[in-house]
Amino acid sequence: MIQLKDVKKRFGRTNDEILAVDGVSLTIDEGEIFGIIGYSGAGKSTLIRLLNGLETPTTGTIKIGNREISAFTGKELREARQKISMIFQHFNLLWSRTVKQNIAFPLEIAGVKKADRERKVAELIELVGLSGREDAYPSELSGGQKQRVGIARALANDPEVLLCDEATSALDPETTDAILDLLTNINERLGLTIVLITHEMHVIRKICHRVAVMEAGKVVEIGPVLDVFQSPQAPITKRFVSQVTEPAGTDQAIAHLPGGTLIKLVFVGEKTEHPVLASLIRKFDVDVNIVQGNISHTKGGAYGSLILQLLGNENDIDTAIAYLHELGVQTEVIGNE
Ligand SMILES: Nc1ncnc2c1ncn2[C@@H]1O[C@H](COP(=O)(O)OP(=O)(O)OP(=O)(O)O)[C@@H](O)[C@H]1O
Repeated sequence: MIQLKDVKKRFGRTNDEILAVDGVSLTIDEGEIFGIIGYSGAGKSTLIRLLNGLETPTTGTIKIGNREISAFTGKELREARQKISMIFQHFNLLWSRTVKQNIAFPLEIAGVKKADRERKVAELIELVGLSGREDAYPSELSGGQKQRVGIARALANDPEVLLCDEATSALDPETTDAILDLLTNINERLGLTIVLITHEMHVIRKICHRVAVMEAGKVVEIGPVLDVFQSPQAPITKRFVSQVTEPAGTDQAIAHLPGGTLIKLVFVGEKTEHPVLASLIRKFDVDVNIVQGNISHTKGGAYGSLILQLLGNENDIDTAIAYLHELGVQTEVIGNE
C-alpha cells in the first residue's frame, strides 16, 4: 500500500515560489492500477518523482509498504528505490546496448550473477513479447517495441511498484492500446501495483481501477473510474471525461439543432443493454431524434451516454423525462427551446 499524507512540494525561493504539489493525501492499494490525470503543469511529474524518492516532500509523508520513503537518504533510499521502477514517455534506453543488454542493466547494477541474469532476461523478453528481437539495438525497434524493452527493464528487479510517466504519450493509438494491454496483463499476472500519470482519459478508462484528477498541485477529485465517468464533479474532470465520451464536434452538432428539448442519458453497467429508447418512443407522444451515442468500457463496467432531442408538447416531454428517472437512468436536460 502507498500512503501520502498532506504532501507538499515547493520549488524556488521565497519571492518566487511554486507549490507544485499542494497538500495531497491519498492511498493506493496493493495490486491496484491507479491513474493520475491532469493538464501540463498540474504537478503530476513532481508527484510521481516524490513516489520514487527522486524528490523529497517539503512537508508531509510518503509511505510505500511500511517504509517511509520520504524520510530515507543514501543507501537506504537506493535500496528502497530498487523496488520502485519507472517507465518513461521517451523510453530512456541505452542506445549502444542491445535489447538483452538494456534489460540486463539493472541486474548488473544489483550484482546479480551472469547465469541468473541471463535466465531472468530470457523470462522478461518472453513476458513482454520481444522474442526474436533480443540482439536488436533500440534504433532498430518501433516505438511500441522500445516501450516493451522499457517495461522489461523496469521489471528486472521484481519491483513492488511500477510508475509510468506518460508511458504511451509518444505512441500511436493502436500501439498505445497494445502497451496498455501488456500493462494490464502484468498487473494481473504479477499482482504488481501500477501508478501512472497521463493527460489522456482514454488511458485511464482502459486500464485504471481508480483515478485522481490533479489541478494546480491539488487532487480535486478521486474515485473508481466508472464512478468518475458516471458523475464527474469538478469542471476539469467533466472536460477529461468528455474527451472519451463526446466525439469532437458534439457541441457544434447540438448548437445547430432547431428546437426541442435536448437531454443526455447516462447508462451504467447492464442498463446499457436495456431497451430504454424503444419503450420511451412506445409509451409517449414525443418524437425522439438521436443526436449522439457512445459506450465506453472501463475496468469497472460499461458507461454509455446518449444525447437525444425530444420534440412534442412540454407536458409529454416532462412525463417522458420523469419516466427515465423512474427507470433509474441518469437524465440531464442540456438544452431547451
Ligand atoms: N525542479 C523544478 N524547479 C522549479 N519548478 C518546478 C520544478 N519541477 C516542476 N516545477 C514546476 O512545478 C509545477 C508542476 O510541474 P510538473 O512537471 O510536476 O507538472 P505536470 O503536471 O507533470 O506537467 P507536465 O506534464 O508538463 O510535466 C510547474 O509549474 C513547474 O514549472
